[in-house]
Amino acid sequence: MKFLKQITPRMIIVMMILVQLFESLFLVCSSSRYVAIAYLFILNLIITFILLSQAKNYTLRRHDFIRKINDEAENSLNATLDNMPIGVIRFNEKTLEPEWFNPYIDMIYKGNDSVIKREDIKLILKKKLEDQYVTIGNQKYVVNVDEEKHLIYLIDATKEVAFRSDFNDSRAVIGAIYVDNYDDATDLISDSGRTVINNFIASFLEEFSDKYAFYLRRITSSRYFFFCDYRVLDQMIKDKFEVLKEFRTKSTEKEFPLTLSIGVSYGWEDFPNIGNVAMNNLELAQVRGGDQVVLRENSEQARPVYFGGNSEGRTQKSRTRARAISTALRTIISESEDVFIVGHRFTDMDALGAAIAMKVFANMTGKEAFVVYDEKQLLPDVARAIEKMNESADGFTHIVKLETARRLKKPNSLLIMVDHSKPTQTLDFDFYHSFEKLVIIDHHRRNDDFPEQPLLSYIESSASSASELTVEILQFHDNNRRKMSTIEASIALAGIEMDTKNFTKATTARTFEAAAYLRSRGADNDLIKVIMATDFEKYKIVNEIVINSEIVFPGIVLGMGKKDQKYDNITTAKAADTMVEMAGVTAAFALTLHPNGFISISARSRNGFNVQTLMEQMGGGGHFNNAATQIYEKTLSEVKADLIRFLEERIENEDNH
Ligand SMILES: Nc1ncnc2c1ncn2[C@@H]1O[C@H](COP(=O)(O)O[C@H]2[C@@H](O)[C@H](n3cnc4c(N)ncnc43)O[C@@H]2COP(=O)(O)O)[C@@H](O)[C@H]1O
Ligand SMILES: [Mn+2]
Repeated sequence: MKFLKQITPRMIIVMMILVQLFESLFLVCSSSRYVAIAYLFILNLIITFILLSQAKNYTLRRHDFIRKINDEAENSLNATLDNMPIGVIRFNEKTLEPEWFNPYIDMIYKGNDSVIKREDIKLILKKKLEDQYVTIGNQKYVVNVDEEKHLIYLIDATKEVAFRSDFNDSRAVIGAIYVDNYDDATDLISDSGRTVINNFIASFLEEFSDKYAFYLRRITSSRYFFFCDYRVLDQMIKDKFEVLKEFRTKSTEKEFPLTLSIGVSYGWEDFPNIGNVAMNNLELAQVRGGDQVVLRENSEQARPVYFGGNSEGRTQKSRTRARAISTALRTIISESEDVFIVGHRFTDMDALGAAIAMKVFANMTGKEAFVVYDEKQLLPDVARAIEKMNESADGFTHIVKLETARRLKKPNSLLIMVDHSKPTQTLDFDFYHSFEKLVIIDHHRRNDDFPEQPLLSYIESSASSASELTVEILQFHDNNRRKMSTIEASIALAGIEMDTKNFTKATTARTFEAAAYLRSRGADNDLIKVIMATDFEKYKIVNEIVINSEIVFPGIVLGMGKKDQKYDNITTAKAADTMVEMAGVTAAFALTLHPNGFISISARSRNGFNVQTLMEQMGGGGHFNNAATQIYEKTLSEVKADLIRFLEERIENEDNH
């Protein structure tokens, strides 16, 4: 019946016309009607059979056709999957075992002496989660995952990554270098001595520029600029700016008290701004105590990165600067209606002493000034000092509560922040924010949490205390208009004593000069003792923390408060102070729960162990040997675990260096 399959629709039409003609002729010519009908019936049967078999053939041919098309499509899809430069893997949803992959995956993993494994799938999915490229051999792949069908697509992005990295490496870098203490080191020496120092600096920095191949330009003997691209900067970062240590070591060998402060910025195109950010970074490096690098990209969101700062600040404040600050501050105060002075949250004796010295300074300029405190944040010694002030014969002592200060403040009032520079640490943020005119006087290393446009900021991290700084600028302004009273001088001296632990730490000749000035103004040691006296019960609590301490690493002690007991700042601070005094202790940490719900850490150290950067890592700050932090929404034991982890990292880094 093969021929039937070959009958086409056109042939059927022709055949039907012929059959029609034949049947008509047959009917006309036939002699017997019955015989004709019988013949016609048989003929129609044959035709029906032909048509039926044709219809069946048609259906069969259509299926064949579809099947053929499908086969062809599948073949070409498989060929595409096999040949396209995209790896495809189907994996088991539960076990992550690979179920199928295309030949390109074989190519990707070739040389890895096996086909893809469950571990590879895990790694790929992890990289996808971290939004990273997967590196296999020398190639980098972008990962796409079809979660529903459990398919992974690996797309080769090696060229793109290389291009992007070249592009990033070509960013412009501007660096500003300053030699700390240059003026002091060269002030009173002979010309030949100065030439020796200048030669040392110039040849050291030339070697530095030769090593990394960047362009170095000398501006003055203590100020240099450098230019390079990010590739060079990246190498310095990888070397952790070891230039700081080399310079410090070599200058110490030669008995010069010199260190380097470096500000660096980088970015695309906007060179004036890159330069400005580099200069701001340099200033930040200097006010943080020098001997460090501050690096920040020229972009709004970028955060500064610090390197160095591993020696206790050796920059010395200069008398010339103190005098200039005193003059500038006088001008700012005389242009203001009146002055409000605030310390940090939980204002301590140093902050109060500095605030009182600034009150006297403003009065000497002929302006009314108010020291602001918050009743809810009163430490016992500060409360005693305020009480003593109020008992004194001066009448309205201008030490006012926050609510009163809010009421008294006028649009042209000036705010002076003492003993802190962080808006987040200020006595009351809304009060701080309500001022348009701002001055900052502080002895803490500043970081990027800093007011936007203070009229004046006097930050000297080499000063022992904020009280010392303010008393020094007060001396340059001393006049007959207003004299410091005994109680005012005593509180300022108590501030210096507290921060220097009775002149046993962080003191310089200038600290004693400030103390001598306060003595000459009647500062009374007996009064100071009464103000600073430790409460008997508090003393016992401090000792409880000390007793509950352990050595977590050699020379590192950690004292814990009880988990359901609340401790004020001073108790925690005193526990850390006590522990660091013990033999063999390099660093001491006291951890307690504060009445405001956060966990406090007070950190103290000796012998070149920087607790400031450690506390900064944990959201706080302070000084090289005296720092702290406050951590919300964590328990005492969680914070302890975090601290131990950071300490471990620190020790590991030191070991590797
Ligand atoms: N979040 C923070 N950011 C930046 N810097 C911070 C932060 N929190 C604290 N700091 C600074 O860290 C150091 C150490 O602070 P501390 O709380 O451990 O110790 C201060 C006071 O609590 C403590 N103190 C106050 N009164 C007494 C007293 N009568 N006896 C003993 N100790 C006392 O002394 C520290 C005051 O230091 P100062 O502010 O530098 O004057 C500190 O610098 C914080 O500002
Ligand atoms: Mn202080």
